[in-house]
Amino acid sequence: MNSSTLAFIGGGNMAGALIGGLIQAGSAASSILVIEPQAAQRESLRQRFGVRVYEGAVAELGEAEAVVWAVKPQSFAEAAVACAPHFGAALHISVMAGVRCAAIARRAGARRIVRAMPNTPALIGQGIAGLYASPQATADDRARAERLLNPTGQWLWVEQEAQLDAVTALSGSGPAYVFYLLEAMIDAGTRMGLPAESAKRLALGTFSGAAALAAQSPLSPAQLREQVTSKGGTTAAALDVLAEHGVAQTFGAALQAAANRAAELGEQLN
Ligand SMILES: NC(=O)C1=CN([C@@H]2O[C@H](COP(=O)(O)OP(=O)(O)OC[C@H]3O[C@@H](n4cnc5c(N)ncnc54)[C@H](O)[C@@H]3O)[C@@H](O)[C@H]2O)C=CC1
Ligand SMILES: O=C(O)[C@@H]1CCC=N1
Repeated sequence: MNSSTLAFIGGGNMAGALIGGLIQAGSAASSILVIEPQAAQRESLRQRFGVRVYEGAVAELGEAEAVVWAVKPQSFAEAAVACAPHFGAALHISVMAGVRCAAIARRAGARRIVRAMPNTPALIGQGIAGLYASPQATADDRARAERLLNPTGQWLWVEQEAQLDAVTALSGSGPAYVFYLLEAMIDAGTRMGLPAESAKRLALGTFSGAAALAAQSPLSPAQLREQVTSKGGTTAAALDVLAEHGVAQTFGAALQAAANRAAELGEQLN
């Protein structure tokens, strides 16, 4: 038995990002196995990383020292029924939105559980993830989860499981809000007469530059915004329109809707 085997249940986007990171960081492809029903996904993982791929639950799952749940929350119940009989005393790490430790314990027979909420910049090693450990998880389990997430970017721990719903709403879904704003700014720039490629470069450069400035500056985002905003100038004209339309409140409501949905997904599976 290979005691360091890592088993992924689900071999989609998130699993691909995590596996790619592990391989780059020096994990042996032969120590990683993936259960993935879609043939094209299996073939892609096998070709890209050389990992062991299986269409459905197999006895080899019993080798796994850690199991990573990377199916959609809606597929978890079915996958757990198939895989649970094969698991040994593994650490279970889940990236599924909403699915609670209690449900993972009950349906997968897991005891030591770490939940992680990554985001898609993990695909290029620039993600940020929130992590939560169940009380039964050991310091070694936490370290193992950190090693899994390390190659995908940054991570931080939260103390309460419910806080993961806020992490999901903020940074898990967050890249979609950034892309939404990028789309809107590129469209507006193009409509005002810029070539689409130039509008895209300007918008992307603005996002990455502003994010880097906010990360490095001792000033708060509000102070940095004020630095851009000359009295009676162009920025003030734009921010007035955003305030008039309640954009900050709309963002608040949008994130709350995402957190509510995470809670709902969790309740459906308890
Ligand atoms: N996409 C994102 O931005 C993020 C996703 N997540 C979470 O990660 C999880 C996976 O998301 P993605 O990778 O984006 O989805 P995905 O759809 O790319 O991957 C899920 C994979 O699970 C496979 N699958 C379905 N039923 C299965 C079963 N019974 N056994 C084994 N595999 C099965 C599917 O064929 C698919 O390849 C979700 O629970 C999601 O909440 C977390 C953070 C960010
Ligand atoms: O939209 C979703 O449900 C997943 C979780 C966070 C990002 N994507």
